[in-house]
Amino acid sequence: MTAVPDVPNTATLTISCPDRQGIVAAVSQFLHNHGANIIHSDQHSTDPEGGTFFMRMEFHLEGLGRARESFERAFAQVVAEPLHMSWQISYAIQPKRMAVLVSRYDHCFLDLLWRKRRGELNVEIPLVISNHEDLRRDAEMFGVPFHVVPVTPGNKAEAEAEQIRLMHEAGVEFAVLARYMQILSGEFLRAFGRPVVNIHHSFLPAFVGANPYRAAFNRGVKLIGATSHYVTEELDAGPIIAQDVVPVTHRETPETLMRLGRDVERQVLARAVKAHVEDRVLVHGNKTVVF
Ligand SMILES: Nc1nc2c(c(=O)[nH]1)N[C@@H](CN(C=O)c1ccc(C(=O)N[C@@H](CCC(=O)O)C(=O)O)cc1)CN2
Repeated sequence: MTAVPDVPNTATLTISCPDRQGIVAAVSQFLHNHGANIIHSDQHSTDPEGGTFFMRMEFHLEGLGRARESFERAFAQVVAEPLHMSWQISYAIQPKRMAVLVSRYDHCFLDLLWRKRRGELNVEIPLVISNHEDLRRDAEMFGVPFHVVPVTPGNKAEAEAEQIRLMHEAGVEFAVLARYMQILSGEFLRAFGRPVVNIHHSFLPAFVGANPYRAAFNRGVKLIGATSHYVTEELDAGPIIAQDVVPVTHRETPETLMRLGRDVERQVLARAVKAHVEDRVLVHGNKTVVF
């Protein structure tokens, strides 16, 4: 019988709180007092004169795996509560459970599956949910269960309830919309209650909506781009995680723009998902701090 793998002795602590003097000292002292070794630290203040302070610390602590609850309880009492912190600790070896929602486009979807297989993304993918059958064989090639939940204007509430049931049943910790072409309702986002990461095929805030490449072509742009953001009820308006652009010329058509866009969409989504999975993204209002 294989030994139960020890819960890791490395962890990532992320914090946001009202900025004041002594936060780094208080956290570092607490970790030192508990025998931890800080192996990476990043911090940012939105305004030293009373803004919000963000910090991300990776640390190693022998035996942490068996002492998680007491360690977190002590941190809450000694540091977090006195400093009015919002905080979380993630444990390295626990891959985050990620659902992928797709429609008919395969490029971002296959890219995520390939990066997971290559070990570039520390995730488990317990299921893929689609509103079309098109990508079933692709999912099955990677051994990922594929669920089709058809969505129509008349069944959106029932379809979303089924999507949430499937994801909650699979213990999903966050979802990725890999060119999923349905607008998620506010009820869905509230009921799912976990982060949703989207890839929008334009350099937001330009060209929101379903057909940005046609709009870009009509505008005669010289750059196209992609934006990965957290999904909010307002379409394509959530906190931006990653973006990039590609130069284009007058010789492009909407179809060649889409072809050029596929590469930048894949790269931007992978960058955003990796940052989310590694707890490097902290949300502040409708913006992000990405360490
Ligand atoms: N609540 C949100 N839902 C979604 C977001 C978001 O930001 N907030 N992003 C979209 C992705 N997207 C652009 O990137 C997008 C997808 C679909 C549409 C749209 O108009 N869809 C129609 C149906 C289209 C179809 O059936 O093919 C609709 O839902 O009525 C606009 C933008 C994903 N969801």
